[in-house]
Amino acid sequence: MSREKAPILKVSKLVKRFGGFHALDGLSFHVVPGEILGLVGPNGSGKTTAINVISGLYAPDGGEVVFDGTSSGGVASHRLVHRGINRTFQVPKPFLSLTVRENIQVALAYGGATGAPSIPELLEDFRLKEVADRPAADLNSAQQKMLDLTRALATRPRLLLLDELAAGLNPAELDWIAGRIKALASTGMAIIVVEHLMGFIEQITDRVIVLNAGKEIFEGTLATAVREPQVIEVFLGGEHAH
Ligand SMILES: Nc1ncnc2c1ncn2[C@@H]1O[C@H](COP(=O)(O)OP(=O)(O)OP(=O)(O)O)[C@@H](O)[C@H]1O
Repeated sequence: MSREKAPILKVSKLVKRFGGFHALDGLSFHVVPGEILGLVGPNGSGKTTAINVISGLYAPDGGEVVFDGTSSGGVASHRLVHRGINRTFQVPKPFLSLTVRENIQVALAYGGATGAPSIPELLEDFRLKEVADRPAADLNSAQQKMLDLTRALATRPRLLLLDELAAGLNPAELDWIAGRIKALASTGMAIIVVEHLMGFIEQITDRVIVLNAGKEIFEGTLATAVREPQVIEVFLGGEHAH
């Protein structure tokens, strides 16, 4: 059903170079409101770079990013946050000396979004109530990831980019966070998930894009992807055969 909606994000022929190396080499895809799209691919295939360009951390060297009908490639992260794009980081960087509550307060103030979730709601929904008044430095890595997510959600994004949020979570935590992510998508939020855990990707995504060397090599469901010879070759040939 979500596939019938107009895309909120369209990425066309995106190029990102580091020196002479093409981390993204003509990547195109779209995501619609309420959809959870997985970006998968072997190490170094360009997943995080895609997130970094879409979230404004890097300017693209070619191609186009269109968010909500407006070109957004090369627009700075803080401006994109106010337009409705936010993200989490593989390695979260909260204000370590501030409490969890204060970290969320900063994000709420920064976002200034009407209709943003409240601090008690965020603390409750992401299991941070018990540690609300502890400095972020005291949190374990799963809690730091949850704080990073609440920080992004406090700005009320319409497009949320999750970069390896699930890494390091135990199976029970994975099930729980999968439910939370699906609940966010059911509110109409578009979500792009970069993740190596295929079971988790299968559980939450509507569709995946498989990347290799900065290009899309497959688009469709994960169940179909794992039967594609080219996808199998990239994962098994590239990562495990040597
Ligand atoms: N800031 C940078 N400077 C130079 N090279 C970079 C930079 N960021 C990424 N790269 C290179 O671009 C390629 C793509 O990296 P990227 O982090 O996007 O891959 P990835 O698919 O997210 O990998 P992983 O699954 O290991 O996180 C890699 O070869 C990486 O070394």
